[in-house]
Amino acid sequence: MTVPTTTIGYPRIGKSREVKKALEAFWSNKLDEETLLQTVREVEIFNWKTQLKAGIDRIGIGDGTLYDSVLDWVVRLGLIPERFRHLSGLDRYFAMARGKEGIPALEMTKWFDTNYHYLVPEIPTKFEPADFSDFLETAHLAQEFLGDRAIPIILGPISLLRLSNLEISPEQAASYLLERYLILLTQLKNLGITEVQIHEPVLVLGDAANWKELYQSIYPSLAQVGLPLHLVTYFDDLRETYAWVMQLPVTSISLDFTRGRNLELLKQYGFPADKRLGIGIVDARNIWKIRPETLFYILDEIQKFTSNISLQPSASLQFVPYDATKEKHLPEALRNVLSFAEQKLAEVAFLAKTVAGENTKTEQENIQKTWEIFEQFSPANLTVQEKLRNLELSDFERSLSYSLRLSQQIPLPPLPTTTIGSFPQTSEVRKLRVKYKKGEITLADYQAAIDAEIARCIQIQEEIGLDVLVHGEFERTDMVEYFGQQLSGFAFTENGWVQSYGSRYVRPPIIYGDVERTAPMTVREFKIAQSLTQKPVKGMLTAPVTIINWSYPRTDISRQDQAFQIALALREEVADLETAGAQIIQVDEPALREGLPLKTERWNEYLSWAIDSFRLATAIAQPQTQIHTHMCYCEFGDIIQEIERLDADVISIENSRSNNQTLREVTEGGYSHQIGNGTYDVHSPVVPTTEQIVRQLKAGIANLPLSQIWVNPDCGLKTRRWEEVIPALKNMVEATRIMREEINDISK
Ligand SMILES: Nc1nc2c(c(=O)[nH]1)N[C@@H](CNc1ccc(C(=O)N[C@@H](CCC(=O)N[C@@H](CCC(=O)N[C@@H](CCC(=O)O)C(=O)O)C(=O)O)C(=O)O)cc1)CN2
Ligand code: MET
Ligand SMILES: [Zn+2]
Repeated sequence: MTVPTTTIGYPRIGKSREVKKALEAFWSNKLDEETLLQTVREVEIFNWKTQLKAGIDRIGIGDGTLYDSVLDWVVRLGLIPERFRHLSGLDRYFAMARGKEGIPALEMTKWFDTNYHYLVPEIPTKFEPADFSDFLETAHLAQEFLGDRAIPIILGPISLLRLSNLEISPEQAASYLLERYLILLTQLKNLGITEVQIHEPVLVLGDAANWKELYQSIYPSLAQVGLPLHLVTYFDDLRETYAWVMQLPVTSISLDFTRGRNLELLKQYGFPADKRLGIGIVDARNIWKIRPETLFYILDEIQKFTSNISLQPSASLQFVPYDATKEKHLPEALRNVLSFAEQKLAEVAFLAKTVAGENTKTEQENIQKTWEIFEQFSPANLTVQEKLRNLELSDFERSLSYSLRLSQQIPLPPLPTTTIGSFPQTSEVRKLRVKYKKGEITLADYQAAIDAEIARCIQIQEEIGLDVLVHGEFERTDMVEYFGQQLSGFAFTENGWVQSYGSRYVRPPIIYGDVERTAPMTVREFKIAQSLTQKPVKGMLTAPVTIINWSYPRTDISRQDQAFQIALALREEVADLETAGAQIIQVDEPALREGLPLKTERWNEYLSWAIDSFRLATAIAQPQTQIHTHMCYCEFGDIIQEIERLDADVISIENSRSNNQTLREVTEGGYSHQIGNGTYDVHSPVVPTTEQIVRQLKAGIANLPLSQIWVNPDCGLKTRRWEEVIPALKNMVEATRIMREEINDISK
């Protein structure tokens, strides 16, 4: 007996970030289009070879991308919104991704509960002709390298619809789409492709049952092409939809057995005899080596219901970096229990061999041994655990309620202006860090250079006329990695890059032990900045849930415990910042919304500890200290009460891309604290005009009492260039001046 193996997506950024480098060079006119496309192709071929070498039988292909694979499907399917119609080729592609003078980009939002962002399709009333030629070319090439192992990955029609903003009815859109998917499947079949993966992750969402009829009408039509369809789901279980999804006319169905309760559903409803079950068994969302005993138990249970199986990662491996063995500076005991994409391929192959009855005893013992060595390397921190046990309710409660502490906080003009924290991370700053890491400059040299950046940043903000200043975050590689680097219990990689959006990547730190603050983390830079200005400078921290969501967490203790440990560390930092003179401290929690479970029934449990962890981190602040928080990409109409329970004095939010949707939700939810709804989109290189910002401010003033409104961009400015930032902020301050005058005139 043999057990086949499958992959359902692979990292597409290149082992040495080739795609990012090529993209950035292309955007700054240092690379031509042909070389850019060639780079993406080379990365893709390299990935195929790696998977082939690892012995994967059905290799998912076609998920390589220049920017985002959802955008790729939008373009292939001809779903081009009116405002991009006059453009073509890459010019149009990148305009849709990043905007262009006068033409806003597609909205960008989180891909399910991950830190990956996709571009939200807008289904227009008029479609352009579909063009699958790039995809077919890729599939054809993949056949050359992989033969029948090449399995094209297609974003399913209903997932595409469910994740879109629609100008027409879903039914009408579905019938247009169906026509196009039929063409695609026929063309693939004509190429000699033997099977396709259709990814339908929306089947795990709480509202998936609403789409039942559409699935039941579309899939029989797709099946008629006669190309075997492999329906792929991930990130959670099928719950309400399990029974009817099993009846869809597909030849294979993949389920995630690392999250949710698919095993229980399988036991309850069984598995159809005419289909293959793709078992998502190796966790594609975390970086820990497998624990074979627990997985063999699950695999044994599953095999009681079907023997027609394939083993695979639980989702695309795009959520983990390429290769853990490259991380030479990590302690060996830790490195040996890490598993990135390449290691996960080997794990899938190992599990398949074992299930097929081959003797893998030695391999199993070796894995066991690496875990035992790791456990000795990272013993529990009893002091931290003791502190967690002794928490009291009052630790979560500020000493005065919002309405009572308000008057004690720093007085500011109406519509106070500020930024979200980071200022441009220029290549000079990054090069400086490389030099320091290589030992070419001393710590003192490095800090002096950072301080010079802070000084320049303070001066620029004063010249622009902002009310509340920031130090600029130049010392931080990333808002999560930076804290990881300073807390015990965290490890960080040198080359563990994962795509966050487009050309922007992150190196999520690894939480491997109990977390403790060993020294102040941000006080030095705060003090430098505040010493240079009479205006208030915000202390700037990252909150617990965001640190956890943008790291690879432990799996041996709960996320709540990890969040509380981080909260305790931040709490000490808040106290130290206050002592150092901070009157305003911002504790960013941008990932709170993203971490919300995909099933609504688990929201309360999550929100309860998530919000408590923020309170634990911040409640130590004196009443006169103004606590800010920031969230980006938040559709939080449905959790506005919980946002209020954070008890932050001021929150800044993303707003500009979602058409004031968030603002409406906040207003309708009766939010009573202060709020800065982003006045412009920082993810686009386009500089907003004063008029545009005035319009945005008017929308705010129409919806909320003046005393509640702050003025700020919708996120940090680190990805922008100074040439973009300075005029944009000048326009923002000018727009505020205009509004203040108008308000003055009215009140006279
Ligand atoms: N973790 C995280 N998730 C997030 C966000 C975030 O800020 N952090 N923001 C939202 C949007 N996502 C984002 C994700 C990444 C970046 C981003 O700017 N990433 C940088 C990398 C930041 C970094 O780690 N920089 C390092 C390493 C930089 C580097 O590439 N150095 C060069 C050498 C220096 C040079 O010559 O330029 C090299 O190693 O080759 C540093 O500053 O030290 C990038 O892709 O360019 C922005 C937003 C949501 N999710
Ligand atoms: C992704 S949220 C970013 C918040 C952070 N303070 C910054 O300005 O970059
Ligand atoms: Zn943000």
